[in-house]
Amino acid sequence: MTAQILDGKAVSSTIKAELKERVTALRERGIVPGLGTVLVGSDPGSQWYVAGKHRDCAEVGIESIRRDLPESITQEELEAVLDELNADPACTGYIVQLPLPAHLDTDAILERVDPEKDADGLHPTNLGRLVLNVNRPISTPLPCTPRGAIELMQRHGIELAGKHVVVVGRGVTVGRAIGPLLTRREFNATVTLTHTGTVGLDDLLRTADVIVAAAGVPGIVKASAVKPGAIVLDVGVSRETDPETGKSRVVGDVDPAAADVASWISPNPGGIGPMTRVQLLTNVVDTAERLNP
Ligand SMILES: Nc1nc(=O)c2c([nH]1)NC[C@@H]1CN(c3ccc(C(=O)N[C@@H](CCC(=O)O)C(=O)O)cc3)C=[N+]21
Repeated sequence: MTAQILDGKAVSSTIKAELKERVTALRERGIVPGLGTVLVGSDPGSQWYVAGKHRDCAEVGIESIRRDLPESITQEELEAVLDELNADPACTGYIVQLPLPAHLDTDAILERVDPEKDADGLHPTNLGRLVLNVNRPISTPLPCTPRGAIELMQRHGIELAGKHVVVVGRGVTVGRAIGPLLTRREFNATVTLTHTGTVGLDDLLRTADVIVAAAGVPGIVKASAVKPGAIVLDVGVSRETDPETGKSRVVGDVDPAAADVASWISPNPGGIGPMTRVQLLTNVVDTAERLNP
């Protein structure tokens, strides 16, 4: 079997076109969504991601606000920047690019974000609401990678109800947040959360209808642990140097040979990354619409 491709690039283009229409409609009513980014330090990877977010905004008509700050910034100075964005009506949502330098308290920073402006969906209040609201529609920003990953499957006609999803990885941005989403009645999946400390990981993976590989460990999902016909989402983002070209490249968590066993697989790059980015825009537009019914 050769798996069909869950094409995140193509789906994200479609969604961007939909968002552009929604933004146009908002602008016609005098409402201008604006996404802020807060970047601390000069990590080339982070700079690249942030630049991508601003390109995405331009594409759909969202204004962008950029705060690039020195590595040496103090907790108090950074909190003051967040307070400014919280108060700025032109900024309808923003993100603090992670990871932050070690001398800063990431949890305290994420809590400082106005939950209404939390475009990443990572504020404790919004993560808490996600856990609490099982039956009511969610009216808060959702964590971008989990929501984007689900959208990628839905847009390919994949039905999640009744499926057993095995998640690999317990990070806040993906592993811990995707379970509460997938187990909502609207998706009705069953979720097992595993991580690098799980004993018997391969046996658990073989029971999965859907594998969400988000441990950040290259190759943690082996082809031999994928049930024939399973759906495989490769969420891992690790970097390695290509021995031939000497260039840095992204490697995922899934053994490439899994494509011979799975029914659907998300390429990496070109799968979850673009879906994460477009979900950020979706959160901004959703919030703008919700606050201006
Ligand atoms: N506050 C915050 N929010 C985030 O959402 C966040 C973050 N911090 N810190 C870092 C991670 C990583 N992340 C990615 C987003 C898009 C791609 C992406 O679009 N990648 C492309 C290209 C990859 C490449 O070639 O380098 C792809 O998968 O096709 C990747 C990774 C968001 N993150």
